[in-house]
Amino acid sequence: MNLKNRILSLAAGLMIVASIATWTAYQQLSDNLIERWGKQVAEIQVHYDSARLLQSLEREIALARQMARSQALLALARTPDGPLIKAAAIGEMESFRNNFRDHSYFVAFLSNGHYYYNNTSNDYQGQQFRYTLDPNEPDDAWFYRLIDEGRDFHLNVNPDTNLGVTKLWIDVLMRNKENVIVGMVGTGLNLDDFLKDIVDTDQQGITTLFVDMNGAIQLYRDRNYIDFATIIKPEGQKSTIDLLFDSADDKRQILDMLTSLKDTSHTVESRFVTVNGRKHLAGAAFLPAIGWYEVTLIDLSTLLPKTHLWPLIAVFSASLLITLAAFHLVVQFRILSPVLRLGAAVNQVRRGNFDLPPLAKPGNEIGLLAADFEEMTRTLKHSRDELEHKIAERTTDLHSLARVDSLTGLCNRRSLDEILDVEIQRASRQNAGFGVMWLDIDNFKAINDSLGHQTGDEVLCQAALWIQCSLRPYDQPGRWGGDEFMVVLSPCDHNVLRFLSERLRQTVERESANGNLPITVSVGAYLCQPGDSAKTILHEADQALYQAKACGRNTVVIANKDHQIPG
Ligand SMILES: Nc1nc2c(ncn2[C@@H]2O[C@H](COP(=O)(O)OP(=O)(O)OP(=O)(O)O)[C@@H](O)[C@H]2O)c(=O)[nH]1
Repeated sequence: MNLKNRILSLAAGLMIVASIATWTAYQQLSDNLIERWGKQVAEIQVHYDSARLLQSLEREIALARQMARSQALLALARTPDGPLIKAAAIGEMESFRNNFRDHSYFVAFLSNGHYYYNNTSNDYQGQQFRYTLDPNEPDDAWFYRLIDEGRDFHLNVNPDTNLGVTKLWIDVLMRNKENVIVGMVGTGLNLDDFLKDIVDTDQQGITTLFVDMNGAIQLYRDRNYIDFATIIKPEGQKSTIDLLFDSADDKRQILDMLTSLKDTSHTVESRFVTVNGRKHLAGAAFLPAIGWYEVTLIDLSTLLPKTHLWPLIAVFSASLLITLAAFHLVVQFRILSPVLRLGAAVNQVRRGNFDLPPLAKPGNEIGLLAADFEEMTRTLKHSRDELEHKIAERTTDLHSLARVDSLTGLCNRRSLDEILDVEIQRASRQNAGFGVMWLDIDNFKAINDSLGHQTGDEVLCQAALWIQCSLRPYDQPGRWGGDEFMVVLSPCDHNVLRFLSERLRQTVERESANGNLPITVSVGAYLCQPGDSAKTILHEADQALYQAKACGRNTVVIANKDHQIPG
């Protein structure tokens, strides 16, 4: 994996880790906030629902209590058979009926079981005495149970099979002056209207219910769960609030919470529970005025659905991608691209090419490195150029030294070989001949022997100077070895060859005669033809020189392949 991919993978990994950590923290924070918010909502909702119920019932309860204290009714309890008393009592009942919200009432007397009732539409005018309660009749058991319990006030959701209605009954005991229970009065509220008003509201995600002291459900939007006629049901057959919850833990928690509310001064308590597989917050309050609990179930996922978080997740994801893209651009332009170009420049320098393209220099350590590298390359290039220049100079010097005779300063034998090759090729190319002179100092050995080697060297140097003086500027003389010299004449023809050979011989003879050591030279010359090889040329010139020596020295012989012409 290259550096770019590694950096990006590392960055992406770090961002993902950071994102997961942030997301986890966010989830916990939001759960915490939702929980606190939910508890406050539950508290407010509990207060609100309780207030609504009590507001609906308070006036009816007060009226029922007032009715229970009615002297006319107490008189009828004392004297059930007095027609006037009865008429006065029924008049009183009807008066209360007009004041009750439901325009209905009931009055039941303990002594004779007489049950009076009239409804909203006044169906029982003149027939308010409806029937006689029977202690052995299950449908009438509620009356005798309430009397037994001695609870002055009781709310009861109960169908009345005799009357054919299901109502929320407000039951208040009648007591005489001696505080002895003589009967019961009350009114009913139409259960459907009541459920619709109080618990079956359209608030999405909020469920309101009321349960009695034992947890039996009294008001709930689903009538199937309502525990009708709770008062007469044995424990275990009641439809209690714990039926709404899935887990045993939740059932126990809720019942504990209700108990705690009644026993302590807490006005509202809340717990998290699961209803139909969904997490709910259950808030509850005890209503001492009616002896019921108000319970509110808040479905948090409906009130605050997770889909509300999608924009947040989208913003979070977009931020993550934008950050990654920005990071990629920064890494690309500020680090990777300059590093790659620097790497290419290093390779180029390694291959010996110092002419670098301009390097990217971001304002960071890589930029400084690139600038230093450029500076280093410039210094290297300068050093290399200087070195190459010196090497070229030395090579030229060596080349010259290798081709110069150190004693006389003329070309040496190696150089003469090269000159001869160049001229042979040129002659073939241009189909033109050139001249070669081979000359040898006569009796040189005797000079060495008689005057010493040093003098011999001086004679050689002097002879070299005289040879150069007698030639044209572009002729090329050289020392072949010992006391032998060669001259390459180009351009040249027969006359030029003869003329220059003779002039050279005469110059040496004349000039040396002016000194104190006269010398002469023998010259063998050859006019080279196109196509002649070096071997042929040297052979011909050597033969001519040999003849010049043979002819008595201080002589010029021009060789001819066919005939030699002595000078
Ligand atoms: N001083 C000196 N002598 C050299 C040098 N090279 C060769 N010699 C001598 O030159 C002499 C050449 O003699 P030869 O060419 O053989 O004979 P010569 O005496 O010139 O006689 P001919 O050529 O027949 O006229 C030898 O004695 C060599 O030792 C040199 O560099 N310096």
